[in-house]
Amino acid sequence: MANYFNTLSLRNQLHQLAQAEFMDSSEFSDGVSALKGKKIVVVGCGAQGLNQGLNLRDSGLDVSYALRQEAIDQKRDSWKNATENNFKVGTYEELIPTSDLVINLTPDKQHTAVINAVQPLMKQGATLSYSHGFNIVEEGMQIRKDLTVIMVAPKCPGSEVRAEYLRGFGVPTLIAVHPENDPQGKGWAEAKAYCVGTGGHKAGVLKSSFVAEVKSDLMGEQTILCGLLQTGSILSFDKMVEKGIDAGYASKLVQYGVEVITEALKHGGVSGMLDRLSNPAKLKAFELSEELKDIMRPLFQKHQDDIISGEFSKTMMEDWANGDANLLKWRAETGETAFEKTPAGDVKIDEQEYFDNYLLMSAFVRAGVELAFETMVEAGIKPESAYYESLHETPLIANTIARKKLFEMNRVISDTAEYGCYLFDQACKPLLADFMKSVDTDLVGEDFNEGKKASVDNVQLVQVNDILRNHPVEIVGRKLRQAMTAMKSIKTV
Ligand SMILES: NC(=O)C1=CN([C@@H]2O[C@H](COP(=O)(O)OP(=O)(O)OC[C@H]3O[C@@H](n4cnc5c(N)ncnc54)[C@H](OP(=O)(O)O)[C@@H]3O)[C@@H](O)[C@H]2O)C=CC1
Ligand SMILES: CC(=O)[C@](C)(O)C(=O)O
Ligand SMILES: [Mg+2]
Ligand SMILES: [Mg+2]
Repeated sequence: MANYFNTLSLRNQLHQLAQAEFMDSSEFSDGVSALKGKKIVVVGCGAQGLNQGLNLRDSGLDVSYALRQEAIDQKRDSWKNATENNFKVGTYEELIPTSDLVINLTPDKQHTAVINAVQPLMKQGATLSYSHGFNIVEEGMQIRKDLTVIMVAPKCPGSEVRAEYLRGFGVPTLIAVHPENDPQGKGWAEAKAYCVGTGGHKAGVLKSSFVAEVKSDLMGEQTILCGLLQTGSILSFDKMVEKGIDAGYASKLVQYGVEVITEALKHGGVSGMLDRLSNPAKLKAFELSEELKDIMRPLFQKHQDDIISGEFSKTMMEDWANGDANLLKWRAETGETAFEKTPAGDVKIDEQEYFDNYLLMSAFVRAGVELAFETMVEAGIKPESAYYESLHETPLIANTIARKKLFEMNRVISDTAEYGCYLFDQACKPLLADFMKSVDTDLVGEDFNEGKKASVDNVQLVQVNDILRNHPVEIVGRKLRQAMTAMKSIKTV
């Protein structure tokens, strides 16, 4: 199999990368009707599988789970997830032949084997769906020509697909129809109905392509979403301990701080997040994030370049072939960091204190969101898509860190995202070594405002506010958030 993207002409590559049309809510007026009464079979019952299935069933659709025989025989977690939630569970042979829509929610590294097993059992004219296009785009999987191939890709972890749905909202979603597989022209109607079923239409849906989804999804997860949140958390914790801040306090500040800080980002963008700081602190966060952007820009560009060229997927697939040796090694190393091993202390930290005592994280987040956005847009990804992938999803990942630190984030995200997260983290830490030498406890661990004469240059403040508010991620963000009227606040501390 050849990398599909690399077989396309440059013109077609650019065309497919640029697919991301915001869909008006009127596009979803038919609700789930295109799938009503159809047999939906989800293959795999993990992070996305279970949570999407719960939403689809609550939306009135007929969902059951096809698991591999061993998982049923050994009553593995996937079997427990499905049966404890009263779903019908069966083998591929039992469920696939009568299914109208087969949703493949197994890990990306298993897709080729799973498709090879499932495809011969699928009935003529049925539909196959993915939530990430890696298998189609990077591995070049060819699907039988009578089958329709669609994608419904929620821009967040599976646990948050469920949590946002239960809050009455949803998560922004990219939908796509593979141009090589739409023989009956029903792909878009089914993708839209599926997306209504998961609640995605309440947050914003982009009519996209497999190519655009893959090349942006990989970038977001490797850099700002998972990679930089991991690097920033570890460096912040280590710095506080080095400077004598109580380890329990440091652990709590880092574990929950990222959630509190990025909750402001979700509602008000980068400027809304920095507005939570005093004016002197905001100017400091601006200055630090400018510096961080200069230091990290080449690394963000390298990740995007390697994703576009196929170099990233090639090296990750080598690790798959090698029994996930690197993934497992890096996972174990992350588990051994002092931050992971130090429980959050039993200390009260007020909501505002998270901003004032953790200025460094606001600087990391601004730098990472803007860099990821800028780099994706330079590579031909549409701003709407880059916004969901960098800014909107960051708080949804932060929610997982608040639950159980980096372990929980890396458990919930896909193996593909986890691999890319470690890759970035390893390269980023040494890059930031000099920068971190200059960081003291006023930036992380103690209140930045304390003991400082609060003098602000008015002209500079106006300029900084202008720069922040006129960044393209803010411009597109203000527009997209207007369509998020149902967005809920979450209780953070
Ligand atoms: N994690 C996330 O939040 C996100 C994931 N995605 C995408 O969703 C898809 C699913 O990822 P994710 O939910 O993380 O996956 P998980 O690792 O959480 O779930 C895997 C499921 O697949 C089953 N499985 C594993 N190997 C096989 C196999 N060889 N044959 C059949 N079933 C298998 C597992 O069950 P068992 O081993 O018991 O058989 C388990 O139920 C991926 O394409 C991913 O990129 C997209 C957005 C976010
Ligand atoms: C959670 C999500 O959207 C990711 C990061 O793309 C993934 O888990 O692959
Ligand atoms: Mg994603
Ligand atoms: Mg992903």
